[in-house]
Amino acid sequence: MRARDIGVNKAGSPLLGRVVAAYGRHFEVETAHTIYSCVVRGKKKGVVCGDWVEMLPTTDGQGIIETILSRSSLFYRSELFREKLIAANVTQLIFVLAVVPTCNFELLDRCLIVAENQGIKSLIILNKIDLIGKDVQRQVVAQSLVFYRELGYPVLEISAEANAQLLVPFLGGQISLLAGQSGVGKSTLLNALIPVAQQATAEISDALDSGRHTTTHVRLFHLDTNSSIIDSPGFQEFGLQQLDEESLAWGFVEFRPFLKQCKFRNCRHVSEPGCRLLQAAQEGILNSRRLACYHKLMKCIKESLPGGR
Ligand SMILES: Nc1nc2c(ncn2[C@@H]2O[C@H](COP(=O)(O)OP(=O)(O)OP(=O)(O)O)[C@@H](O)[C@H]2O)c(=O)[nH]1
Ligand SMILES: [Zn+2]
Repeated sequence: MRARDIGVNKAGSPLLGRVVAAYGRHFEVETAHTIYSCVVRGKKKGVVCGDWVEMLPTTDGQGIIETILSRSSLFYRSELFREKLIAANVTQLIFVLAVVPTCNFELLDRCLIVAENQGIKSLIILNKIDLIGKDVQRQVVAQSLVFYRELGYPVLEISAEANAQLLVPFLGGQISLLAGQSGVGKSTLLNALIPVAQQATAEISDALDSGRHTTTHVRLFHLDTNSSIIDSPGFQEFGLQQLDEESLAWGFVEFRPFLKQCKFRNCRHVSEPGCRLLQAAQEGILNSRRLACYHKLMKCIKESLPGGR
């Protein structure tokens, strides 16, 4: 859906809009002409930034979300007793890693798995490249990322403070979700690309009196009429309770050629005889860290263990 299609203006009929910010039970919904501050009708749950909705205006600038339209994707995490919806209708995950804090590759893997299962393409960014001093450190970080490049994920090395514009060619026509650990520079990147974002973040922090200009809510910003970026708070934990074992294995792109070749159709790729995946790992065709990650995540899902890191 494009921006110019937003809005149905018959008197009394609901307006079509997009949720551009989610603050707990309050949402900002953007229609063709204005932004409404909305709540959700009744006890309906699950409205999320990026959703297309039908809303009824009430008093000045306020409204009620009546219906959530069907989504092309839903990016969310799920721990044992808690489901955290992050963004809807995203077409591209931009996972941001940085030279500091230390890269959390398992968090990256978890997000890639969810993206793969939602049909969302992924781009990996290594930020703060300006902090890499000598060749040794650069090589260590770069080597870790070679692996993801070989899997087919684009990897971009940037400095959000110096050359954020390198990201622009990847953004056209996309609804991109910025995700990653706290402090990797997601907001710095967003502010460099969309300067009005900075003001919005500062205003929210002031309104909440949080004193820190760190992202606390999910919010969508327009880059142009066809492209937007959604900023989300950094997370340490990212549970995958929403996935079954098959979807989990599917999320590891390099496993796919082997998945149907195991001796047993219901192979879980742990210790079964004739498991093609285990064999491929022994032969060095599959990366053992990723296989170990798969086993760990499978255990978490099966035993309903907390999200982990
Ligand atoms: N040297 C350097 N520092 C950077 C760069 N990008 C961001 N930083 C710094 O890293 C710190 C964290 O940046 P943020 O943009 O707030 O990080 P974030 O990922 O949005 O963090 P949360 O809002 O907590 O999720 C800030 O002090 C930035 O100035 C960069 O390219 N180079
Ligand atoms: Zn197997």
